[in-house]
Amino acid sequence: TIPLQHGAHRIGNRTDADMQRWRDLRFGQFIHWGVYAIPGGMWDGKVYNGAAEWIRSWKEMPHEAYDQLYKQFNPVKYNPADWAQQAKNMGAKYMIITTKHHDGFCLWPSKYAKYTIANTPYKKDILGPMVEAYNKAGIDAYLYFSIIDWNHPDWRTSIKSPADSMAMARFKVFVKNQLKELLDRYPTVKGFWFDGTWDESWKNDGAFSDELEQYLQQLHPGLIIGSRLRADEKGARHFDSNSRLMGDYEQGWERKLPNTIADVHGNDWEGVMTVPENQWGYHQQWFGHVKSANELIEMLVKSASLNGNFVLNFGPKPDGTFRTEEQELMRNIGRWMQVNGSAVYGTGYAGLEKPDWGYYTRKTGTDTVYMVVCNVPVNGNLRVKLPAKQSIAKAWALEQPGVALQPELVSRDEYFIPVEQKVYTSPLVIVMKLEQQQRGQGNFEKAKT
Ligand SMILES: C[C@@H]1N[C@@H](c2nc3ccccc3[nH]2)[C@H](O)[C@@H]1O
Repeated sequence: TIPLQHGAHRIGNRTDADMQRWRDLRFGQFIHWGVYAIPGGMWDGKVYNGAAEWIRSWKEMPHEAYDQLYKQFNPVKYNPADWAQQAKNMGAKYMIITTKHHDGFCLWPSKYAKYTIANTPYKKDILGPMVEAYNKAGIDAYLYFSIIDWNHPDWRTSIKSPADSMAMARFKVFVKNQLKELLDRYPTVKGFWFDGTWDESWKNDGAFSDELEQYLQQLHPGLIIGSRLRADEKGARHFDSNSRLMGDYEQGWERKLPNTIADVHGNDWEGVMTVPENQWGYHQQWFGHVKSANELIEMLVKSASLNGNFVLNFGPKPDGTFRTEEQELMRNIGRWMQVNGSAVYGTGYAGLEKPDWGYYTRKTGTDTVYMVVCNVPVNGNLRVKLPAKQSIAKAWALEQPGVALQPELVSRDEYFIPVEQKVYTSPLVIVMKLEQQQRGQGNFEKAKT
């Protein structure tokens, strides 16, 4: 291995209670909200085809025009208790809020910047009431923080001169000050979700990202910080130059998910997902494919089945309300989670071969395995292949705990569980209790040939 000063400091996953809590939560709500909600992906009658929160970088959007918009930010309908209730109904157990996106606008009255909510018509702190309302609803709060800050005069994408070095040195002090300020103001937050760390100025300063992570952990022990913050001293990100994960979980799964357990290399990980193809902030005209509740439920279950968390993104409107499509999604996902959430919360990889009909999740540390059926087989039977010497002690549909299903042993360690042929409007969940096989054969008699 290459000797590194600023590579991974830990081999393997965190085993403390804070991290186990994060794992058990499994389902989060991302919120991207800020000045970019005002144009909402449109300007001067034209539609921006990029991600709405990036509209300031669009050649059709003069920087001067964008940089005046904060003077109109006045979300008169903002009601964080209502947001928290909707998120709770959806079944989200944690929330990640953009404190400051790449444009540098701060949703809290930072004393280190002018480009903040304090200088808008709204004036009041957005974050405090949000963290409080979500925590009150039993939802943990995490803070998204962009290192890129297009508004700050000292931000540099690359260092090309001594003047750039001095500017960046000032910027790094500003970053440390703002992060400490956020921890002081919102002490119940459980972690940071860093973004905007791909530019050279940051990539080439692995020492600082390492020092910053340690500074934050020392300020607030137990914080959960993903792999997107750090670079090592050779510019490697997420995984150091010895291929070891830096940070507490792999944070590269943005709008994509792993497909097999091999893809996650034994690491904790989290996938973050947009409802449309690629919109995080509010866009007035969603175009392309908009994911359905069942698609998103499947992504959530797929993530848990591969030992990962799934965070679904919402982009509130400038008036402080969620668009109707997003409210509808929260209701529809929530209806399924109310009944089937136990197949997600506190679960992980089941250690079984991936079936065609859907996903297995295992209640962590137990013999309870959930079968989440997304593709009902035409032959009416769910094939269950178990590792050698394991058998199904009992099985039942989650919604009918009293009705024992009769798995048929079709070959060694392989069963058919019959599934009712009907119209399914959402994934079906079956619960299995596994056990080590008694001497001889499985619990269920081999079908008489
Ligand atoms: C979580 C997501 N990360 C930001 C982002 N900016 C990018 C620029 C290039 C490639 C990927 C990006 N993701 C998006 O604006 C959103 O905040």
